[in-house]
Amino acid sequence: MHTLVVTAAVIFKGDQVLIAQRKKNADHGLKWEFPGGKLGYGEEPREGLRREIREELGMEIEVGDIFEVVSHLYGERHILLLCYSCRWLGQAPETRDCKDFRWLTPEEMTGYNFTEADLPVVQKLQRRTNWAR
Ligand SMILES: Nc1nc2c([nH]c(=O)n2[C@H]2C[C@H](O)[C@@H](COP(=O)(O)OP(=O)(O)OP(=O)(O)O)O2)c(=O)[nH]1
Repeated sequence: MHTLVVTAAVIFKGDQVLIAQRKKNADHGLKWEFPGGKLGYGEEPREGLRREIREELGMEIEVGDIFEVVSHLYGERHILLLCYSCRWLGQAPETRDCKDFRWLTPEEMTGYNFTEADLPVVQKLQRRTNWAR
């Protein structure tokens, strides 16, 4: 038994955030997520996240502070999801290692089928939007 550490990017562009759809044959195929991936052994988390975003979407981002940390069990598989607030640097994403992507407001995320571990992150984004009104 061990814990898998996964980094994910909450990339803000105005009032929208980027979400990505997992490939059909991946774990949790076709679900939506915050783009990112598994942290390599000994890897610095922000550097790992920049690497994953390059691999998955072919773009550079600036990784800021932690937005949320989620501990989730998928059956016996434990993941620790480190979600960072990230700055979009103006490059268009490409579907390099994902099926699709969308820029959505937090409210629009309600209609998307996210991986379970991401639900607290979506809820936090939605609460934040409500406070801003
Ligand atoms: N990237 C990412 N993975 C997530 C999120 N939520 C969530 O449960 N996961 C899970 C799905 C996967 O089981 C695991 C991350 O694996 P991955 O397949 O994205 O990572 P990777 O690109 O390094 O994978 P690999 O194909 O190189 O093995 O964490 C999320 O918001 N983003």
